[in-house]
Amino acid sequence: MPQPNAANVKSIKIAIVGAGSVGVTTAYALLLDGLAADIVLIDIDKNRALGEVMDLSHAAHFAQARVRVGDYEDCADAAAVVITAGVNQKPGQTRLDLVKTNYRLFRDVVPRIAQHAPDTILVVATNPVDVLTHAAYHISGFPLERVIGSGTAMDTTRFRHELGKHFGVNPRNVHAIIVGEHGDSQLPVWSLATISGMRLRDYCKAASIEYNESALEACAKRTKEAAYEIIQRKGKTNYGVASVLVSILQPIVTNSDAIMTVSRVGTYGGIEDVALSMPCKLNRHGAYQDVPLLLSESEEAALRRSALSIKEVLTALEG
Ligand SMILES: NC(=O)C1=CN([C@@H]2O[C@H](COP(=O)(O)OP(=O)(O)OC[C@H]3O[C@@H](n4cnc5c(N)ncnc54)[C@H](O)[C@@H]3O)[C@@H](O)[C@H]2O)C=CC1
Ligand SMILES: CC(=O)C(=O)O
Repeated sequence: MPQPNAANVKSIKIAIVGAGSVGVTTAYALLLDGLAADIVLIDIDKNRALGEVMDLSHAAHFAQARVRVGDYEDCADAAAVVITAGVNQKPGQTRLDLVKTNYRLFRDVVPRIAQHAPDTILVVATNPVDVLTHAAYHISGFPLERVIGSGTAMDTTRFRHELGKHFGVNPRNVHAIIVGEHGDSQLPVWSLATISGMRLRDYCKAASIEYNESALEACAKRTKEAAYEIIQRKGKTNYGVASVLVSILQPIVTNSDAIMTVSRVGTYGGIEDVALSMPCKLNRHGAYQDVPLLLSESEEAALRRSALSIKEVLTALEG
């Protein structure tokens, strides 16, 4: 994959709307990654944003980037605008519990971004991310490839981490994905999971280790419940998602056709006009192409259930 370098990032601007925990951790990860030359933080609480920028500027001293507080006009010419503004879950809340508040916020924020940056790519992190990716698509009027939800890129990362621990291999060498909702109806695609090019059962046979179905199910359960557990313990999640957001921005900035499980609007499991995550190719045009998956029958049914559960929330919201 092409790596960012001084030549191709020197004109790259990334704006982040929402200078809270996820927004500033993303800004910090961007700084360390060297992916952008100009990072703009926009927040309704300008004082908080300014404090964060002052602190980040001292980190920027060691990187080749400028970090500043901005307003919506500063989104102009941004390669991408990341939306991290909104309320987060309190212990015990689901992502879907946030929908009304954050949908109202999107109706305010998205038109302002679209007005000043009509050619940008929106990268949505605010929860419930699939519902809000759908909202951002319809509110902005952007083509669907330019409205991307971080979706199950986060869950896929957690899943690979869990499977890597289980099998004792580097998570980068585990090819396994979570698709569907970034939420409770997500599904692991066991039928296509591989290590070293081998399906998991074959890998276990070749490596003379037990294929332990219940231990693998526990990996998927920990993946699904990770955010709940972290929020219960520390009140929020921020580092994982910030790294995932940077990994979504990377192929956009470097135009490198990476395949990631991100959320975008489409027809899934026969359910039209819904956003959820499937593998998608990303480059400077955004999430521009679905990568078809040959799911098993039970996975197809689970994907349809996931699409239906998101659709129900959309219908209630619009009704
Ligand atoms: N997609 C994912 O994987 C993840 C998503 N999230 C979501 O990200 C969102 C943000 O979470 P945190 O950063 O922890 O929350 P936070 O409370 O730390 O930050 C939210 C920020 O949004 C700002 N804000 C509120 N209304 C605004 C408006 N109208 N315009 C501009 N800024 C506004 C607030 O002033 C605050 O600085 C939540 O919805 C959370 O659920 C969090 C972690 C992972
Ligand atoms: C909060 C959230 O969506 C996550 O960490 O997955």
